[in-house]
Amino acid sequence: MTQTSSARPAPAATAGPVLVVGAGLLGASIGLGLRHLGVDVWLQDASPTAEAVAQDIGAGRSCRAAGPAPEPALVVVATPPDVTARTVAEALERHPGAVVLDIASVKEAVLEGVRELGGDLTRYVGTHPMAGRERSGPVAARGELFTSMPWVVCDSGRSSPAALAAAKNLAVDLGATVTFMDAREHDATVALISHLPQVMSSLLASRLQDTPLHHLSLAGQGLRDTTRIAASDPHLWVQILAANAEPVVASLHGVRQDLDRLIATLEGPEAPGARLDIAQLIAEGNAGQARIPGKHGGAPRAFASLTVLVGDVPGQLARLLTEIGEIGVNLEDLRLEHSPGQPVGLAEVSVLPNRRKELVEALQERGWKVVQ
Ligand SMILES: NC(=O)C1=CN([C@@H]2O[C@H](COP(=O)(O)OP(=O)(O)OC[C@H]3O[C@@H](n4cnc5c(N)ncnc54)[C@H](O)[C@@H]3O)[C@@H](O)[C@H]2O)C=CC1
Ligand SMILES: O=C(O)C(=O)Cc1ccc(O)cc1
Repeated sequence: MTQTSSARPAPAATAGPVLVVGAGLLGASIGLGLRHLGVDVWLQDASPTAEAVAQDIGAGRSCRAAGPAPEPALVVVATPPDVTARTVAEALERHPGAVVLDIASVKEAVLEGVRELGGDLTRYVGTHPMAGRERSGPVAARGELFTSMPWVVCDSGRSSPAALAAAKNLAVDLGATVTFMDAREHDATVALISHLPQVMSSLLASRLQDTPLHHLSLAGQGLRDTTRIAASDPHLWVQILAANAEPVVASLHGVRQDLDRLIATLEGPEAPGARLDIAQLIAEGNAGQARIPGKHGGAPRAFASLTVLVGDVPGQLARLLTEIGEIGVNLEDLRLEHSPGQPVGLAEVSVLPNRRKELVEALQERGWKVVQ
């Protein structure tokens, strides 16, 4: 909820007042980010509790508690997808001088809805920050949620240059990287890169429901990595999947083909060509995985990792990070694994491959136990 930097931020390009409608995870995160830049933010939510909590964490002023709110220059609709078109249309009508954006995970259904409801498409822009969490509500909000993350901006077909500029300014102010796309291309893209991962993660995790706990306690990072988003909110995902069913189904047909092929192969693992087929399937996964860009949208980079034992004592991890800095090796990624009941944690540190050996030696000299 708090910002990591205490330095004075650059002035915002977004002109307030900004009215955020839907003060949940995304709405309150946008409010926090804008407040950090000094923008005047007002919060409105169907739930009085969400609105009050969002105000309490510093995401803006509650229209109920601190209103009446001034006439907004920008309205950001951050409600669940199924009420977004209606909420956008109402905002366009209620605030004739404002640009209205939404941030719902699906774009074509919302655009169609706003069009059908007669909303002024010149002042409307659909957008989608490709950042979120597997939790909902304002308590999970983070002002820095959007930093270095993509943010898609979809012209309504009639969006004015001023409305498009407002959408771009909001994303850039919150530290995101803007990509322009039409609603149809957006929906086809997210079906593969966001909705299919959610479905696969949920299907995998649902296999674990009846697994004895002492079996689950053997799980390594692989299971945790592939099931993290299975903790997502069913209420939100039923809406996303229903609104983008067609392209998701197209992706699922591809998965079904691969599954059928794998099942057939594994039913006869000794058959000629079976092992080659299995290797091919895994290699095809390697090829797809290697195409995922690096964290900040850069080219995929192969880092070398090392695992360091960190004692379960306050300050140990901070000491490790400080010493890596002193050694002069740039930390590219860090992952912590900590098993309950274990006196040590495992810090998996990723660095450029040509710096790994030097780092391992320097850490060992300083007394750290490097296990891999
Ligand atoms: N959760 C995520 O990771 C991401 C979500 N999104 C999109 O952001 C939007 C919001 O999602 P979250 O913040 O995760 O949900 P959330 O459940 O945390 O927040 C939604 C808020 O909207 C309020 N609300 C519902 N109907 C309303 C109405 N008619 N008027 C005013 N407020 C209303 C709810 O009370 C709730 O506080 C969704 O459209 C979602 O598709 C986009 C990117 C990531
Ligand atoms: O938690 C994650 O990794 C996500 O990918 C969250 C997410 C959920 C829904 C979206 O529309 C965009 C991002």
